[in-house]
Amino acid sequence: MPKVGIVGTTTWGTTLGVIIARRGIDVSIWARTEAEAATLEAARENARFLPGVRFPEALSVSASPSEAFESADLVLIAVPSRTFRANVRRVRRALPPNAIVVSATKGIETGTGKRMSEVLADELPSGMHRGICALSGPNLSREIIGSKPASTVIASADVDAACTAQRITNSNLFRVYTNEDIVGVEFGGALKNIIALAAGVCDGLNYGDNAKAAIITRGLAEIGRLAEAAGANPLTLAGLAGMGDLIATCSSSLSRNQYFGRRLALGDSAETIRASMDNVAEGVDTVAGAITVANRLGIEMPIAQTMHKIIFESVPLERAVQELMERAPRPE
Ligand SMILES: NC(=O)c1ccc[n+]([C@@H]2O[C@H](COP(=O)([O-])OP(=O)(O)OC[C@H]3O[C@@H](n4cnc5c(N)ncnc54)[C@H](O)[C@@H]3O)[C@@H](O)[C@H]2O)c1
Ligand SMILES: O=P(O)(O)OC[C@H](O)CO
Repeated sequence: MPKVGIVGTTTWGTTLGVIIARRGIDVSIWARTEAEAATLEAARENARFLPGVRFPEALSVSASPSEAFESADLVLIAVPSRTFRANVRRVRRALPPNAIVVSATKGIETGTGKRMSEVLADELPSGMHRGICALSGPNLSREIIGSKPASTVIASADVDAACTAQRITNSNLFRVYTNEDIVGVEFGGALKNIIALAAGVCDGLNYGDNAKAAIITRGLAEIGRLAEAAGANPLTLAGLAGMGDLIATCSSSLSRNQYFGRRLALGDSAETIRASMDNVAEGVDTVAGAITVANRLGIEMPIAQTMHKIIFESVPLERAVQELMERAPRPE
């Protein structure tokens, strides 16, 4: 039987841990403090993020990285992108050298513009793991933890690592596909969050379904443009980690990114919304990194640039939308 370690007592980290442990596979989640590990173990649930969801017997929580990752075959990292690198640094010495390390985080690092697998490659030299993968797809955790069927993608240039990770995580409720195009899969998952912010703004302003469809479709165009320029296969963006996740996130009321966008449209400032949310809205942290990459590659990302103006440049929302619509007409 394989053993799985998880970094992140987050909604997604806990969800992945619970669904894998429900199949009788040993899962150990690493918590950042002894107090948190003790609380989670005593309650046998993550009352902060998934109240009422009982931990299966095969799931344990430990604040000791060496205990949590001892003999792990697979380590899933599901933390906000802004703390991804710091988390890897805290646990890396405890990772078994034959473990496959999978980023389940969707984001681009601010400052460097790096995808999470690039951060992993920076922090984990090749002798420290058996392969690096990324997991991404239309995966709203509330549905998955409620045993509703879902699909995802595990991507890696290392096909053997992706197939092993697929075998461990796949089930009749969580169908896992593999893909060799980790660049496309990671950009799809990270950039859709920015488009979901814009979809939320669109809903909050009551712009209607035509505008929303335009946001999703032109959003996919700019995601594809950037990903392709960075070396992705454009077909990846038509798959689960591209179009699939874009549809789920832009249309579901469960999406935190879309919620953040709706609040912006209602007049709340980004700081106020962030302070009021216990959950992460990754699009907010990803927009600067996306623009860094877009500038480096000479790619236009009008929707991402509009969201950057609204969130970070204090441009009034209506003016930013107006500027988006008044750009020079062009062929599709
Ligand atoms: N929640 C989902 O439905 C879902 C689905 C797929 C992917 N993701 C991705 O997973 C990543 C994490 O999102 P989430 O929704 O699980 O987070 P979340 O909103 O549930 O939790 C974020 C909070 O978790 C806490 N936390 C616990 N352990 C942590 C650790 N080791 N490092 C840092 N913070 C820790 C922090 O307080 C942090 O603010 C994001 O990149 C997100 O895009 C989430
Ligand atoms: O709630 P969101 O907006 O972070 O989206 C969650 C998942 O990424 C959807 O696939």
